[in-house]
Amino acid sequence: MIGVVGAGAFGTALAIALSKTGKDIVLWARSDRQAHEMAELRCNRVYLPDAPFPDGLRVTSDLNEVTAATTLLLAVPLQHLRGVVDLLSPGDTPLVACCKGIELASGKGPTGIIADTRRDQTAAVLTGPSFAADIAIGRPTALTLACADDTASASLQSTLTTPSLRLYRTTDTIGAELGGALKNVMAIACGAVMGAGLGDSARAATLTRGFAEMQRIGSVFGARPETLSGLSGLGDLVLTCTSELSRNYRFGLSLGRREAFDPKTTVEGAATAKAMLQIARDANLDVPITKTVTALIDGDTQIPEAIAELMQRPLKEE
Ligand SMILES: NC(=O)C1=CN([C@@H]2O[C@H](COP(=O)(O)OP(=O)(O)OC[C@H]3O[C@@H](n4cnc5c(N)ncnc54)[C@H](O)[C@@H]3O)[C@@H](O)[C@H]2O)C=CC1
Ligand SMILES: O=C(CO)COP(=O)(O)O
Repeated sequence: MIGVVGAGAFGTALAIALSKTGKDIVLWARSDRQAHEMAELRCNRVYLPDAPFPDGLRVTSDLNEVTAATTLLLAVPLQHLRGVVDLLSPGDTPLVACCKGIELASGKGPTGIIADTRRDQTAAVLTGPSFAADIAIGRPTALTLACADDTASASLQSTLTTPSLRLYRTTDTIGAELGGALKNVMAIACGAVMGAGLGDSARAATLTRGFAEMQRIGSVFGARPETLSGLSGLGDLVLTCTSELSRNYRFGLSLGRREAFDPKTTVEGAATAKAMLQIARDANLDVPITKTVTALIDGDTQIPEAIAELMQRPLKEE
């Protein structure tokens, strides 16, 4: 049995995709009301109303029901991952974090957060270019499964691959996590550029220099270049910086247009930009786009000043 902890868009989509293969899947929602509603309607009305649940997909709000799982997917926003891990009884079930970001309080990514309290438990991360809505209706999608232990990784890869969800594996958890976290920051930047009406050329420049910033950060923290140029890095960067289906991109659009944005929407890049800026300061790293995104979110700058500052930086080699 596979347990999916978190019945938001991503957890629900993964539960549906895996359940379609006939596997025994239990989806855990933290509220009784949501679990009951999903069980009754056989869909997640709030997050994925157009994706009916396969008959075999079970729904619960009782964490005990997922304790027998042989694999646990943790699909909650990154800033809540630590709290969710703490709710689970310790054991030897592999924990697969399905979230993207850097924790503000610790500067850690998903596997680092899990290792803080579950050092002996296998920790992996599932990341890459995929909108929940696409996965839920069975559109073809390719993702990265990162786990330091290659034997566990190969087993998880085969367990979680479906005819429409193709997983590539890597032992480079740092690269996969950094790619997934930082692409959201760059998506906010690209959204802001488009929202301010600066045009497609400016967005392409932001995306490309954003990727250069990701590579600079990655090289300092030991990420492999091929991971950053793979699905979890460049792949997800391209998707998120160019599609209005992305919440990070839409948040950026609202910043660029100076419009309000629903604070209840999950926007992982906002906290991650702050966390990354702190890490970069400590490591004496130059991260101009991350710094600009943080300043825009905090209201410390506006687009015209931010662009002028970026354009007037000292000239250098590419
Ligand atoms: N939505 C998407 O298309 C994709 C999302 N992701 C990642 O998946 C992660 C989760 O995002 P979504 O499912 O999209 O978010 P969401 O906003 O759709 O749902 C978040 C879920 O987490 C639950 N949650 C929030 N705080 C919690 C807490 N303290 N304890 C337990 N549960 C809590 C909420 O009840 C909700 O069910 C994020 O890191 C996101 O980057 C990754 C790929 C695609
Ligand atoms: O991570 C995603 C696509 O791979 C989803 O992006 P958003 O969180 O910006 O919606």
